[in-house]
Amino acid sequence: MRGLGIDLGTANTVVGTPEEGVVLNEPSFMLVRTKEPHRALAIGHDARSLVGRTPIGITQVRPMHNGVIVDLETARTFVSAVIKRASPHRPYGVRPKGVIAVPAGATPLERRALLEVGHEAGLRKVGLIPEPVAGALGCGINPLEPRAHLVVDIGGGTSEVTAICFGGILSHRSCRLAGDELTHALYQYLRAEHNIIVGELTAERAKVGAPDTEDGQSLVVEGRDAVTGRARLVTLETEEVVDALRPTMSGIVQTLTECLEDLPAQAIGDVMAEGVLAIGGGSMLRGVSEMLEQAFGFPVKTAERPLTCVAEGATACLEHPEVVAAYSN
Ligand SMILES: Nc1ncnc2c1ncn2[C@@H]1O[C@H](COP(=O)(O)OP(=O)(O)OP(=O)(O)O)[C@@H](O)[C@H]1O
Repeated sequence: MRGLGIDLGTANTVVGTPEEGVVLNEPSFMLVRTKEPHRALAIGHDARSLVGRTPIGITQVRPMHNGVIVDLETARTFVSAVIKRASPHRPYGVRPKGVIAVPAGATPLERRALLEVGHEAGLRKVGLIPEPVAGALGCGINPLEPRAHLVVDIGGGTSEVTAICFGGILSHRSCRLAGDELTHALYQYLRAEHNIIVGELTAERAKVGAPDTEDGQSLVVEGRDAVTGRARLVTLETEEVVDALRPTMSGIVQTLTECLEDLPAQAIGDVMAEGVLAIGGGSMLRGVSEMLEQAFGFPVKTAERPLTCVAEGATACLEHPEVVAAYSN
């Protein structure tokens, strides 16, 4: 095995190998015993399915917050389990190399924490690559060419916009409003407008389900009546979900457009010709690309695989160390 390309996201962790492509795509959740916090009982889908119904004595943890590590021990336990699952058959126990994607706005301390965790979790040699650069590479863009590219990433915990060119970052903005906040907005809408309290997974399912549901069709969500406490079903029109998410989405877009102030005038022609690349799960919401187009004044192209292109790009970096070297400063 030549190594692992890793996207450790707030919401999802995706791992790829040059030989097999994406080999792991799971929610960034872990279950541990409260008394034994550094041994993973379950990770990914298994751990996430227990959101809102975790038994006593078991704790559910999210190892990443806003795209970065906050607790080294928890992150190490999670990343070790991820590496073990992604590369179960290592010849002679050889430790794989790794390239890990990191938010473009991560501080030197946050980058160091990620490098340390990568090493301690079992990677032989660790390189870091900014997420928008990896996302662009995963979408077939050469981040070393002397042309500017603008990448918008709407993830689970953070939204970022980054202009890249010739191995360097031209401008960058980020905010801590993204998919999780959109899910929360829908939860609050359901409580305020329909008097129903739903679980986090239900609210997220309704949010993610809306883009796949045609206009005029409806979604059914189950929850608890806020007044009587009894179980209740509510039928939601797709447009209603989109409208409920619009104020939060506008806030995200507003912050991201501030990046344009720092974009050199010379780069505008490149972005106009190529369009803005939209990646991350939030870019799949209905109406987002139109909103971005209106705010940015550039055409917007959503990635073909918005949820996995960062890991695909990080994996490609294993074969293109010159990209990691160029963007390491
Ligand atoms: N089809 C979809 N429509 C809308 N939102 C979606 C869809 N699929 C996933 N999402 C949302 O996208 C978010 C996760 O996106 P992604 O995996 O890109 O984030 P991440 O990389 O884990 O987070 P971050 O970049 O903040 O660290 C979640 O909030 C999820 O609800």
